[in-house]
Amino acid sequence: MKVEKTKLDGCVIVTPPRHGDNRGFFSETFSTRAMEQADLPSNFVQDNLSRSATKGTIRGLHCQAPPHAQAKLVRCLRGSILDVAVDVRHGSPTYGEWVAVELSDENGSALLVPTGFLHGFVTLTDGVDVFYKCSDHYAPETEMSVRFDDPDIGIDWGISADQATLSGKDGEAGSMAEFVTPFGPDGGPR
Ligand SMILES: Cc1cn([C@H]2C[C@H](O)[C@@H](COP(=O)(O)OP(=O)(O)O[C@H]3O[C@@H](C)C(=O)[C@@H](O)[C@H]3O)O2)c(=O)[nH]c1=O
Repeated sequence: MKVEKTKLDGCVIVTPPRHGDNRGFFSETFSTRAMEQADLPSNFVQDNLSRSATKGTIRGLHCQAPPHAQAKLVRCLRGSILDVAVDVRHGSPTYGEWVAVELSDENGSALLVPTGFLHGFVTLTDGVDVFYKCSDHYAPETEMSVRFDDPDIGIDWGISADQATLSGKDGEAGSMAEFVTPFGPDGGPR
């Protein structure tokens, strides 16, 4: 399994090998053994699948606060996305900084988004299936969000805000300035 660092500590791109033959390929998309060997978390308890119909759909920026904080291992099984993680660990030298990684059915890569990050993505194609593992269960009472187009974060989504397809909830999310992070410098509770 290939592991590539990003500029945000703990946020890494993992790409499992694909064994190609005359039929197609075979790939172990998740293995606790491979994750442990790479010193990465493997304690995932929930799998999510979201389908987005059209290019330019944005979901995010979301997290769950402790005690239900979620690390996420995100991959795109159909189409492609730009997957985004924003460091919101209080006291982190990269607080407020973001990374964006293209994930697709072609590249087979996954982004590990640790606890202490906001997460979101934009679809780069029509008909996108995003499949991700979470290290804690859904706990809607702990959900937090920040506007995807917050100017203090300044994510380049590749489309303008008025072109984006959003949920009603994401359209009403608050600003980064109002966001009081519940995460300490190690992504645990503050
Ligand atoms: C996130 C989630 C939602 N739901 C339900 C609630 C609601 O009826 C419906 C759609 O929920 P949402 O609008 O919150 O879905 P969505 O906007 O896709 O939310 C997701 O966005 C990405 C970026 C993430 O990082 C995820 O953690 C999650 O927050 O699904 C669950 O049953 N379990 C879950 O784990």
